[in-house]
Amino acid sequence: MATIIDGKRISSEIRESLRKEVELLKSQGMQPGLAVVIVGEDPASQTYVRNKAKACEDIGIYSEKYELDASITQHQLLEKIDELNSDSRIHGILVQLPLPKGIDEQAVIERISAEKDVDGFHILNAGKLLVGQKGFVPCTPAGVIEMIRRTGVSMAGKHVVVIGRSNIVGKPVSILALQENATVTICHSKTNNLHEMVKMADIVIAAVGRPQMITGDMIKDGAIVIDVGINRVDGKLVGDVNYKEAEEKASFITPVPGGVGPMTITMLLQNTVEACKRTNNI
Ligand SMILES: Nc1nc2c(c(=O)[nH]1)N[C@@H](CN(C=O)c1ccc(C(=O)N[C@@H](CCC(=O)O)C(=O)O)cc1)CN2
Ligand SMILES: [Mg+2]
Repeated sequence: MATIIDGKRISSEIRESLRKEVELLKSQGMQPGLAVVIVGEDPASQTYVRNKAKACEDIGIYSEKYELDASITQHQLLEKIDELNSDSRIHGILVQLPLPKGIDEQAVIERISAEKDVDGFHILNAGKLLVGQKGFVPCTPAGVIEMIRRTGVSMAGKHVVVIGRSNIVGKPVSILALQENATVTICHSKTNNLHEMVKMADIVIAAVGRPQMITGDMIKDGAIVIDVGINRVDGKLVGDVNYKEAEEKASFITPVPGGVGPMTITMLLQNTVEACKRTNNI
């Protein structure tokens, strides 16, 4: 039976220490500030944005939320970003994804000043991650690595198999695992023998967006299983991993909900505090 890696508990520990850091910054006249921009009315996105604003409030980060109508033009959205780029109260800007059809997501992300890109999606931050320079690391991948670190198991020399190759999760988490000296295999929809690939993994990171596609028979005994998937099936949240089956095999496993999800928001808070510190040369 696996040990659960509790994203909520780890998150509250990190948030507690961020709260103290924010208090100290505020006492020196520096309050970290985050602007959250959402376009349209996707209910899941609305929940995430609400949770981000609440998490900021809980630890003392100043936040502004912009809820823009789905009919907004790309030009208008870019103007909003320009405004936030030059607002000195705002250290971090995030545009909730996905954006409505007709808006070029990459163009919007590139408009955010790289120093305020607390999502770590800007091409400059992606490049810095690739070459090992200090930038902003995307929140979900950063959360995944922190969760693995807290198992106490070193990633060095381990075989990490990532399922999924998105710019938001699969690619950056693979680079981060490589930086931890893991041997990394990236699998995707065109991978032959996915079953065999996953079976070789010491650490499985599932970020594919298909409910419960990683079954227990694919998991090597004692593997660490990180489930990044958040799928709604019949009104219930399920991950990309069949939890019931996988927990029989794994040494450590993340649940859904309550695993990687809360860590995403915690890493956003951490990046926002970091953005404020960098602006102030701390
Ligand atoms: N600009 C961004 N857009 C998106 C990101 C992102 O990091 N930046 N990631 C995802 C959505 N996301 C954050 O935005 C996110 C997803 C899930 C959770 C979370 O806490 N999930 C809970 C369940 C919540 C629920 O009931 O729905 C959990 O797993 O326990 C937080 C953030 C795509 N867009
Ligand atoms: Mg961004």
